[in-house]
Amino acid sequence: MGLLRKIFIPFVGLVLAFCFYSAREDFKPEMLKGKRVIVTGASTGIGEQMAYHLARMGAHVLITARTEAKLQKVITRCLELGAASAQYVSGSMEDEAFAEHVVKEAELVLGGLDMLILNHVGNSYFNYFDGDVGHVQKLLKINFLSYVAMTVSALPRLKDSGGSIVVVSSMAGKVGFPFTAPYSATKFALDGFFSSLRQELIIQKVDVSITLCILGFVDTESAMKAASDVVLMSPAPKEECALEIIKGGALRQREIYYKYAATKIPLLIRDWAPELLDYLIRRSYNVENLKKN
Ligand SMILES: NC(=O)C1=CN([C@@H]2O[C@H](COP(=O)(O)OP(=O)(O)OC[C@H]3O[C@@H](n4cnc5c(N)ncnc54)[C@H](OP(=O)(O)O)[C@@H]3O)[C@@H](O)[C@H]2O)C=CC1
Ligand SMILES: CC(C)CCC[C@@H](C)[C@H]1CC[C@H]2[C@@H]3C(=O)C=C4C[C@@H](O)CC[C@]4(C)[C@H]3CC[C@]12C
Repeated sequence: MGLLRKIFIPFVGLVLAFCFYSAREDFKPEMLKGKRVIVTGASTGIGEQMAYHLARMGAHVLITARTEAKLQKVITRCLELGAASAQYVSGSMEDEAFAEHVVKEAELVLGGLDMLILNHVGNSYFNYFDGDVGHVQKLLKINFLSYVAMTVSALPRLKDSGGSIVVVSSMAGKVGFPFTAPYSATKFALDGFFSSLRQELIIQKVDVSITLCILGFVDTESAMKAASDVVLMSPAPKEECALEIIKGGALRQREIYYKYAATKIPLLIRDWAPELLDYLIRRSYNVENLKKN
C-alpha cells in the first residue's frame, strides 16, 4: 500500500499530465492566414500590436476605436506588414448601436467573421474610489455591455465559421487590486458573463470558443502613465502580450495567463490564503507616489 501511494499514484499522475499537455496542438501563424478578425481598441496599446501580428499572419483585419487619425495610421502599417485586407470603423463603444454596427460592417466588408477580439477599455482613474457612481455606470457600458452587445451580434456569423471570441481581461478581474474599483468591477463582470456563456455553448454543442485573457501589468502608454510610479512590479512587453492573446484564441484555449507565472502563482494563493495575497499586493504598491488630485 505504501509503495502504491509513494510511487504508482504519482507516476500515473505524471503520465496523465504528459498526455494531456502533449496532445495540445501547437500554434502556427498560418492558422490566421485569410481569417476575418475584428480587433476593438486597436488604435493604441495591446490592440494595436494585435492588429500588426494579425497583419503579418495574413489575416483580414477590421479594427475599431474612437480616434480616426490613429486608426488610419494603424491600417497603413497593417497593409505594409502583409494584411490580406485592413479596414477601420470609428466610434464610441459607450453607444450600444455602434457596437452592433461594427459587427454588421464586418459581415458587409469581410463576408463573415472568424474571430472577435474584444479588447477596448474606456478611460478611468488609478486612485482611491471617488464615489462617482455615474463613472462606474459609464465604464460598465464601455468595458462590459458593449462586449455583450458585440457578442450577441457576432454569434450567428461565428457559428457559421466555427469561430472564436477572445475577451481581454486582467488580474484585476480575478483579484481586488487597490485604486481600480470601477475598472475591476467591469472585468469581474466579463468573467461571470463569458464563463457562463461558454458553459452554455458547450452544452448546446455550439462550436464557438471563448478565451478569457488574464493579463498582469503590461507596458502600454496608458498603463505606464497611470500606474508605473505606484506599482513596484516591472511591466511586460505589449508586443509579446498581443501575440500570446492571438495564440490563445487560435488554439481555442479556455483562458490565457500573461505573464504565466506572474499571474498564475498569485491566483493559486488567492483561493487558499486570500489575506496573504491581499497583503502581498498592498506591499507591491508605493502609495506615496499616488497622484494627488
Ligand atoms: N496595460 C495593462 O497593464 C493591462 C491591460 N489590460 C487590458 O488590456 C486591454 C488593452 O489595454 P491597453 O492596451 O493598455 O489600453 P490602451 O489604453 O492602450 O487602449 C485602449 C483602446 O480602447 C480605445 N477606447 C477607449 N475608449 C473607448 C470608447 N469609449 N469606445 C471605443 N474604444 C475606446 C482606445 O482608443 P480611442 O481612445 O481612440 O477610442 C484604445 O484603442 C484592455 O482590455 C485592458 O483592460 C489588462 C491588464 C493590464
Ligand atoms: C499579483 C501580482 C504579481 C500581479 C500584479 C499585477 C498588477 C500590478 C496589475 C494587474 C492589473 C493591472 C491594471 C490593469 O489591469 C489595467 C490598468 C488600466 C490602465 O489604464 C492603468 C493601469 C491599470 C490599472 C493596471 C495597473 C497594474 C495592474 C493592477
